[in-house]
This record gives sequence, C-alpha cells and structure tokens, in this order.
Amino acid sequence: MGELRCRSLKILRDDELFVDISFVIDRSLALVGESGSGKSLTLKALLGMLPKGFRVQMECESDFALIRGRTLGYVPQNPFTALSPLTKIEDQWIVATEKAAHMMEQVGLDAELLKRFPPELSGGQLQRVVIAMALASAPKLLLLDEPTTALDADLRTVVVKLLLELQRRLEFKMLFVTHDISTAAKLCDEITVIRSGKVMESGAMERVLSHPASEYTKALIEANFANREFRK
Ligand SMILES: Nc1ncnc2c1ncn2[C@@H]1O[C@H](COP(=O)(O)OP(=O)(O)OP(=O)(O)O)[C@@H](O)[C@H]1O
Repeated sequence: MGELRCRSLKILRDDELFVDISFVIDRSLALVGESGSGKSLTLKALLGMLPKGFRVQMECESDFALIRGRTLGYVPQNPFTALSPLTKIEDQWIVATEKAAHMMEQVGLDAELLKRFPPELSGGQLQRVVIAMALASAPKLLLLDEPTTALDADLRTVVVKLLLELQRRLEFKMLFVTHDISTAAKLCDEITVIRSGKVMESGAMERVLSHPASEYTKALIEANFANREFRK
C-alpha cells in the first residue's frame, strides 16, 4: 500500500484560515500540537465531519479513496463517551456487524462482552471495543484522536502495544493526533508538529525528538517529558 500524501489541506470558515498544512502518511504519522492547533479539525476534515460553516480544500493523493467507515476508521478521544451507556455494545456495532465477535477476539476481549452495556466495562476494555469497531471495516487508515489521554499510564502502554500489534497483523496506516509526544513516539515512525494550523517541522520521529529544528518543537518536547519516566 502506497503512502497518503496531502500536499495541501486547508480548513476555512468564511475567509478565516484555521488550518493550512501538508503531510505524508507512510506507515504511521503523529500530528502533534498544543490545544487549539487544529488537530481535531484536520481529522474531521479527512472524515468529512467538519462542523457547520467550515470547509476544506484538500489536495491529497493515495491509492485508496477516503471514506469514513470503509477505508477510514476512527477512534475518538474518550472511550467513556464514545458509546451510548444505555445501549448494549452489540446494538451499537454499525459497520461489519458479522465481524463483531471476531474483532472482539482480535483486540483480546471475550465476545460475550458484546452483550453488555458500556458502563459494565472498564476504561481499557471500552477502548479496545472502540478500536475493534474502528477496524471492523478493514480500513486502510486508522485515525486516532488522542485515544489514550483518558487512560492512566499503564493502560496507555497497553493500548499502544495493542495498536502496534494490530497494525502488524492487519496492515493499516495510522494518523495519531495528540499533544502527548511520549505516546506518539512509542506509536509512530514519523511526526508533524503543528502550531496555530501551520506546520512547524516534520520528519522521522527519532530525528525530530533528538534534534528538533525549531525552538517551538524543543519547548514542546521539554514540556512533555518533564516529570516523565520516558527517555529510558
Ligand atoms: N466548532 C467550532 N467552531 C468554532 N471554532 C472551532 C470549532 N472547532 C474548532 N474551532 C477552532 O479551531 C481551532 C482548532 O481547533 P481544534 O479543535 O482542531 O484544535 P486541537 O488541536 O484539536 O485542540 P485540542 O488538543 O484541545 O483538542 C481552534 O482555534 C478552535 O477554537
């Protein structure tokens, strides 16, 4: 599968330009930036889910079309709010329902959990359910919106390991949107740093983390790794 190359992705509302970036996703790209930098808008633009009043101008090339629920899987930010608490999980499974039990097993869950209501599952289990749902249509690209920030550090590590293992098995690309550089570093090969809707720098994860080209990236890395056990 070839790369997804977005030479230009612009998001506007009236004449105001919110996002104006370019990026390439080969295997896995982390789009990193502070709150309000335009990460969620970018994901929503790719998914065709921009809020009312916003429009996108996109020049992207890939050997697959971008279709939500088919070639694009989406893992939202918070597993606790992603599903309705009052409906059994099996009744919230919309795409590829025949694969629900199989996908639950793929993410290491007992298919019996499909019969439960979301509040009867732990945060980690819920996150796995949401990932299983997103992968049920065998997407070419999985879009992840800070999927681990609502989880504690141990669970975050488990989810990252699971995603890497699933990627090896199922061969999808990942676009991981986050302000958490340490998790991004564990999950992605490459990184694009954005600020106020503009690219500050991009490149191989290791290179950018060890030799950031911009002061902004340097500060972001330092803030991120302060009080962390990472870099061991
Ligand atoms: N529905 C909306 N209406 C008006 N402005 C919006 C809307 N959604 C986003 N914005 C604005 O667009 C900019 C980018 O927002 P976006 O949600 O993409 O940021 P983000 O990088 O995902 O932030 P966070 O990490 O806090 O989720 C911000 O200035 C935000 O205020």
